[in-house]
Amino acid sequence: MKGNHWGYGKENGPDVWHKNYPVALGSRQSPIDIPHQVSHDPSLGPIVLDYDHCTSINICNNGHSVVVNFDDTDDRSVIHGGPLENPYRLSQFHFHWGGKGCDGSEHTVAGNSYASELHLVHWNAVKYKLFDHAAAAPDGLAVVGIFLETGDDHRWLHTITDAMYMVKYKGSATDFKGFNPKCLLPSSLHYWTYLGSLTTPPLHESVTWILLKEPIAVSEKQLGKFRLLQFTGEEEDQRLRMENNFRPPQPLKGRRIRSSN
Ligand SMILES: NS(=O)(=O)c1ccc(NCc2ccco2)c([N+](=O)[O-])c1
Ligand SMILES: [Zn+2]
Repeated sequence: MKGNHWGYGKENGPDVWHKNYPVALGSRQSPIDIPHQVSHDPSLGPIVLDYDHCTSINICNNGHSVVVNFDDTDDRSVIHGGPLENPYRLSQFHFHWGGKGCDGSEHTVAGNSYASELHLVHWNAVKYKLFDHAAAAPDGLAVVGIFLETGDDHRWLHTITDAMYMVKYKGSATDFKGFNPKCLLPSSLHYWTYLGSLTTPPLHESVTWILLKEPIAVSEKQLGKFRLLQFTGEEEDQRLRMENNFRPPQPLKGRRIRSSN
């Protein structure tokens, strides 16, 4: 693998990430498959998402996904409760998806994949001064994962898919203010939770995963707009369509997965 240019291709994909990121073979890697039987933990309270004052800043193409960034200089949008000891601050959200007609979620449920997976990334600003410090700490991040399945149009996803033509190429960004990701949540906040990692390099084992059981529906047409994005920059000769940007499930290695009610 040339330099650090990890990706999702044959030469630089998930199977060879361990060469530059040995933690890829670690004991708490993500994503994982969620089996049928998961222990229900009555002590697990509800997850609370306080996004009312959240401030999105921009939407960008970082060459791996499409990302909406938030102003996380104070506690204006946090999640707390559930398995979390502290409130965690919303930093960004992004997606993983498949190719035409094939699924692209990262986590799977009893071996089944969904069309796509949304990650709402939060960091423990109580214990850590900077996101990058939190991203390298075992209790540094909390990522809420939401499954997307194909069905009806999602009324609020349009604002995101409509902005995608502005961020087609790697390294592009555009203003994206006033978006509250609360509109992307399913009706139920029932979840599975386990200790894992970032699902892309540097694969830090710093994530408390909170996966919502109920998927949201998006249309094939909306998903198709994700695939108009490119992994490559405008100036590059290669035009690589951004799709199948997901890591497959990793070994559970004895970890416990808990289920809220
Ligand atoms: N698919 S994910 O939610 O696990 C994920 C993966 C990587 C990163 N970032 C890569 C990184 C972190 C520190 C230095 O570089 C993020 N994130 O930053 O939200 C999220
Ligand atoms: Zn992700």
